[in-house]
Amino acid sequence: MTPDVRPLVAGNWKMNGTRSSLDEIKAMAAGVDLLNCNISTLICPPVSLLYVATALATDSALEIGAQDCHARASGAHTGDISAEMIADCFGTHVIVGHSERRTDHKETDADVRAKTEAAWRAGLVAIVCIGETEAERKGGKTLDVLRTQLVGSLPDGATAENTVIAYEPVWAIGTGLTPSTADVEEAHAFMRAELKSRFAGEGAKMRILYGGSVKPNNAVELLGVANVDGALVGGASLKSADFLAICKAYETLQA
Ligand SMILES: O=C[C@H](O)COP(=O)(O)O
Repeated sequence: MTPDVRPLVAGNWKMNGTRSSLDEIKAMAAGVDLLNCNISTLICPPVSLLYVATALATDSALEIGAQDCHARASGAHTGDISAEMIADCFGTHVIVGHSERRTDHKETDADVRAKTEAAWRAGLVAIVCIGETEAERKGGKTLDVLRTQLVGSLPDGATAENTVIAYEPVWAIGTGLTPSTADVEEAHAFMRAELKSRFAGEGAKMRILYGGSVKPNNAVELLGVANVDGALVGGASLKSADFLAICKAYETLQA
């Protein structure tokens, strides 16, 4: 199958959203079909809304995914959800290794690698998150951290079809701070080179998203950087108007 390598604007609702938020999903599903640009779009609501969200988005180009999965397909793992369960709810993607999971649940690169394999096993696209902390950036360790996380979190067999990378500087998440475009460009060029060296042609095509305080007012600037193939959006993905405004950055960038 030909991989979808169009820019991807993905929303991560984190632990936000109740049944009343389903109106936002409906508005997003309608809105993405009116975009005048060639992108893919995805919303990852909390798992409580997953099944209804996929039903609401059925006739739309908007895809629906989840924010985490367990490495195993089933079993005695109270409170967890498997990649197979996400696929059973018609989810298409799963975020793995988000920095909030790495911090809150002490997830390691090995855990993220196992979850990525679980996503593939269930036929999902894995969105593998990596990124440096503020201390690591200040210590000049950003590229080393990115290399280590890429090596540790990505199993052999990653392709442009089954994997998306999301670069999220931890200090930029939810803070309103963003790296300079030069810093984003450097990080993405570095990740591209690493991916090409390990996965050859697949690494050249694999999408690398930027995440961390992407908003309607900075989307054109950030998404226009070389090797930035989309965004992973947190806070600004909760409201359809903001999410669609970020998607519309591509109407400008692709014009
Ligand atoms: O997964 C999304 C990111 O953590 C970014 O969140 P944010 O857009 O609220 O900074």
